[in-house]
Amino acid sequence: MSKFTHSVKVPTQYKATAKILKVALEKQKSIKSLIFEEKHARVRSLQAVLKHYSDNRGAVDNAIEETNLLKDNPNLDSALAKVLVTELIFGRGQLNGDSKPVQTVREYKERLEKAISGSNIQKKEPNPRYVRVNTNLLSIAEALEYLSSEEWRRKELPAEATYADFLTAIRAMEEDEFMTDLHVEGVLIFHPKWAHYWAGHDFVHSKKFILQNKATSLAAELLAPPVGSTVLDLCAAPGMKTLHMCNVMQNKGRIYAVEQSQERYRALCDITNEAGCEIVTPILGDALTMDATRCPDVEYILVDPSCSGNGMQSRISVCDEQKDDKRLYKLAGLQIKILSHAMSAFPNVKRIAYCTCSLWKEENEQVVQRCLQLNPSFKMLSCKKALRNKWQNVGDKEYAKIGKNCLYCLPDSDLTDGIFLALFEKKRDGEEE
Ligand SMILES: C[S@@+](CC[C@H](N)C(=O)[O-])C[C@H]1O[C@@H](n2cnc3c(N)ncnc32)[C@H](O)[C@@H]1O
Repeated sequence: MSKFTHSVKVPTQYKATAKILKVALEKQKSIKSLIFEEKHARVRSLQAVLKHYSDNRGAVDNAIEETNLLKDNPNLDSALAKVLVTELIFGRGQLNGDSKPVQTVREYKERLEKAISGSNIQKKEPNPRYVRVNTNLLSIAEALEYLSSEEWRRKELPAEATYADFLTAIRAMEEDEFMTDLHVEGVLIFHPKWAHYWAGHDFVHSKKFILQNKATSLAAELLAPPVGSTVLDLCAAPGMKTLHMCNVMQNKGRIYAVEQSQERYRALCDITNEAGCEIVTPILGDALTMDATRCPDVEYILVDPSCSGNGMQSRISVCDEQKDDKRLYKLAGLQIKILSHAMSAFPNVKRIAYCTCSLWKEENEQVVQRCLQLNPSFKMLSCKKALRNKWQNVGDKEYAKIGKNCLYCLPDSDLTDGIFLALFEKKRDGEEE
């Protein structure tokens, strides 16, 4: 009998994840597109490890360096080490199998933990899981009743609670508790631990519950189209905000939902249909070609155009994002065109909401400034006031008369995705400011 023993193989899951991480780090490629190309069946867990790494990159790299893990084990692949350390410390807390790399990293567990707790690089705490009730299919009372029957405990705040009290309460939420949002009706807040639980829940599959971040729910909340009104959503797919506006309008009135990408238009039709929207007219076309003949009697408009998206917390990034001035200039040009079109092509319009999931001023305050110059018949409304002053982050005050009226959601302070919002109202005849 041969004395040669085959070494235990590294689980394909870890190998596939390390392969993606290696290419992303070496070629500075987007993890999302690399995952998309990956044939491996367990994409979700692969994504989870990469997201943990992206959130805790500094701490993982520092711990590997400080414990000499790679120096003492020169055969250990660097990307695989990052994946295994991430999974062991920030992910499931354990590793599968007994391959040599797994055994090695396991042996370093205590030293890695010590290095991480001793360093001043903070572990990034994930934001809560937001779940919005789709009132087309389920009332808020029914949703609360369901949660209580499943033994979720509702954490309530006194009516006089401030926004700071509210954020403190979210941070201190127990795992079996949930809260209702301070600003947006129907938004439920759960401990981040339950992110995957809700992603796989029946109510989410049947569209009774919608996985929508609180930040993006503020657009429909602030535009506040009344029941029975006529609304135009100029950049609509996949339709999260279209659906939310439909809920705000109690499924009464009309929403023209415009999308120019064929594939995304199909998603918009499917989602609004499955979610029970009876008032949505999806339109495949370019926002810039829409007018009052195609979409008559429009009173409220949402402009949520393509943007750099650097506020989205679901993004997985393993390199520091560089500001790409050329790309921002191009995006801002299109954003100005669409917002300005909304302001000029619909004679009955009363109010417009503009939002991006970008934190760059080029796509935000500067777009607003240019559109107000081009369309002096509009004035801004204060988003903070619309939220009963229970808000902190507004725009840059350097933009006189603009910054203070805009709203930012910032991931670290508002515990949401990063977004920007501005609200406009058509001035009455002869009105100055
Ligand atoms: C940020 S996404 C909108 C997200 C959507 N409002 C939601 O909440 O689900 C921007 C969308 O605008 C579409 N878009 C970009 N330019 C457009 C144009 N000129 N006309 C119509 N749709 C456009 C993009 O294809 C993309 O689907």
